[in-house]
Amino acid sequence: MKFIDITQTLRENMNVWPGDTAFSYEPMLETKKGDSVNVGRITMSSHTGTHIDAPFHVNGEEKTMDELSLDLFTGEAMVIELDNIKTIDPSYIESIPLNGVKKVLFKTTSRPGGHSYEDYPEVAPALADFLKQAGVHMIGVDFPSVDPLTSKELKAHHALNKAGIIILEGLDLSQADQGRYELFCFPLKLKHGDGSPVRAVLKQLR
Ligand SMILES: N[C@@H](CC(=O)c1ccccc1NC=O)C(=O)O
Ligand SMILES: [Zn+2]
Ligand SMILES: [Zn+2]
Repeated sequence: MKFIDITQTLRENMNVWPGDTAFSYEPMLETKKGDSVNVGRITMSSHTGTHIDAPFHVNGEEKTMDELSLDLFTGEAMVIELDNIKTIDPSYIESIPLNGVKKVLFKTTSRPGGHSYEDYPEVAPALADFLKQAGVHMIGVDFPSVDPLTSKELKAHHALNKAGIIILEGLDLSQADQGRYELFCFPLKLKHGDGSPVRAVLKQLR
């Protein structure tokens, strides 16, 4: 079975949203210090690295991480490659037959680790209705957020939520070519969670 790992490695000093909690994994117990086990402590934001946003992230009335259907997190997915794009809008994908695929992942760079927080593409809010019409229920991106860094309105987040499309951010699609795959990206079962890191992998369809 061939898997392609499309998850960023969680590590010290990794980039996080400006002002958000830094990632750390610290040893609390260590066999090299005479403890009987190695046990670590993880400190991180719910939006670090490769993660899913619960609708609750931008709307306090909507579903939290633990309330989302597991069906969202696995199934056929299409990777669509759009190089050097500034704004992902429907015009770029109108000509691509989605054939009922429910998850669409946008690859906008071949750089391992994806885009920086300073410079990444935008998602046009109009993409939400287009994807909904096509029967898509998840959008994945290889950049930190579907809205620009300084956006307060978060138009794309709200439009996607309204269209019933779940958001997967911070993918590393450097190892995945355009095409169809089976996706697995299960989040933690986090009570009241606004988001969660996931281990996202693609399985080659044969
Ligand atoms: N929209 C970003 C995260 C985000 O907006 C954020 C993350 C941590 C601290 C503050 C944030 N936004 C503040 O406006 C995301 O969905 O991952
Ligand atoms: Zn997020
Ligand atoms: Zn987001």
